[in-house]
Amino acid sequence: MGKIKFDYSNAKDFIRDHEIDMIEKQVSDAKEYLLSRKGPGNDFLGWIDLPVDYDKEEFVRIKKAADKIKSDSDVLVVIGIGGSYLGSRAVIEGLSNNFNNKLDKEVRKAPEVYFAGHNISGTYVKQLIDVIGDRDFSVNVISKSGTTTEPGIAFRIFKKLLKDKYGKEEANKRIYATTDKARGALKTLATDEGYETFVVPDDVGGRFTVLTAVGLLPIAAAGIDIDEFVKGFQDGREMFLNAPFKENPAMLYAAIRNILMRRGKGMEILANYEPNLHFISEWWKQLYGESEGKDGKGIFPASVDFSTDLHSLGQFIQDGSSNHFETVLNVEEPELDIVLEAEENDLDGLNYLAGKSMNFVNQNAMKGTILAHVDGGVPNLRFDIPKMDAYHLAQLFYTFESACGMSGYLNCVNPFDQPGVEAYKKNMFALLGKPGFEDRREDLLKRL
Ligand SMILES: O=P(O)(O)OC[C@H]1O[C@H](O)[C@H](O)[C@@H](O)[C@@H]1O
Repeated sequence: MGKIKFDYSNAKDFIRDHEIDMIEKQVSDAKEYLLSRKGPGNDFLGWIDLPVDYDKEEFVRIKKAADKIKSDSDVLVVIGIGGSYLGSRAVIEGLSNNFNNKLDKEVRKAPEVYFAGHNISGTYVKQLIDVIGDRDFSVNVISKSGTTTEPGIAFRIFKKLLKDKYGKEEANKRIYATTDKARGALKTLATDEGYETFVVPDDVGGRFTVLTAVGLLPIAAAGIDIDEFVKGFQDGREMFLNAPFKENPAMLYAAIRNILMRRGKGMEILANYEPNLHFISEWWKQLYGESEGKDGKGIFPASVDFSTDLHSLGQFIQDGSSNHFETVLNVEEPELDIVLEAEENDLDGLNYLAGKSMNFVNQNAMKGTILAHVDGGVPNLRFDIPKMDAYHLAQLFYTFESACGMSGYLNCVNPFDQPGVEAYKKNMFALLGKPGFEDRREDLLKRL
């Protein structure tokens, strides 16, 4: 099995050697802060050892629950938002057929998986209810705090749907709750109703939970091998802990992106060339956005899907204001391929590609784009991922998580809190008339 690699050769022209030499010590210190648990946010470092220190008994229960869902449900509705949503969606969409929910159940060997509770759209929920129709379904409701509004609203609706369809007793057997082990409204409800529950560990923040039941239950229910996923996390951790700086993808990535930021590159654009990586970028955006964007500092994490967005944002990346760098996710061996054929009259002029495969064309689109962007003043970083499978994806996830922890410390912020997220929530509660927010409501109404 291969290892993911980090390549910054296309950023070298933008960086001096002594910058790398000098930041090496800072990155090593940041790593030491994480491992010695002496930095800010040190009560949220459970993710570091999670790959070897996970709850083995719960892991078995997750597999059993996934098997039950596979056997008794045509559809699984996964309810959650932020860190209670993006990891599982990234893995499921990253490793499944692009048209997964359209396949025959026999081919997919797993239920259709839909996500809810990550928006407040009545249209979305109504349409999802229609898609489920009269088919059998189960719900995995996920919330670390157990009090988040979006999943709370969605859960009310799907819980009622289950109850109306199956009656209370059977409905309760089709609800799987993943939440805090002791606190929160969801935990209380789960205990009262007897739902099967899974735990979000106290010391793992939402955006670092993909290897807990938060990610693992939906991922396993979607038919993905979670043993391989754990193995990839373990090997990602080994690399982070033991590889020397120059061969350590997490340390190098943290180093280079911070050198670039200090040079005024305040935005990082994560680019992929495979459509089913889209949600990996969404997961990465929460990880870096919530971890680093605070105290008036941070790199803004943006993402693009290429070659699609080369025909929209490509112009700006190449030629617009130059405050960004690009990080490419390069899948070395995509799962499938298709060879192009010659046509008798070559009206579209594409016969020169006959005998070449789409992956070959895509690879060259990537190589050409990287060089064009470098020429346009955009430093390019690249992660080479040998294959898109649970093992390699997990390595990438751990690398991003550990780099994120170090990167936050390099920039002297606490990477493990997210105080800024509360502001919109307070305003929303006030405007909705939630008890306790009366004064704020009055102030806001005057401004509307
Ligand atoms: O799992 P929950 O407690 O429902 O939280 C879901 C998400 O909501 C928040 O507002 C936080 O900013 C995120 O970090 C979190 O992942």
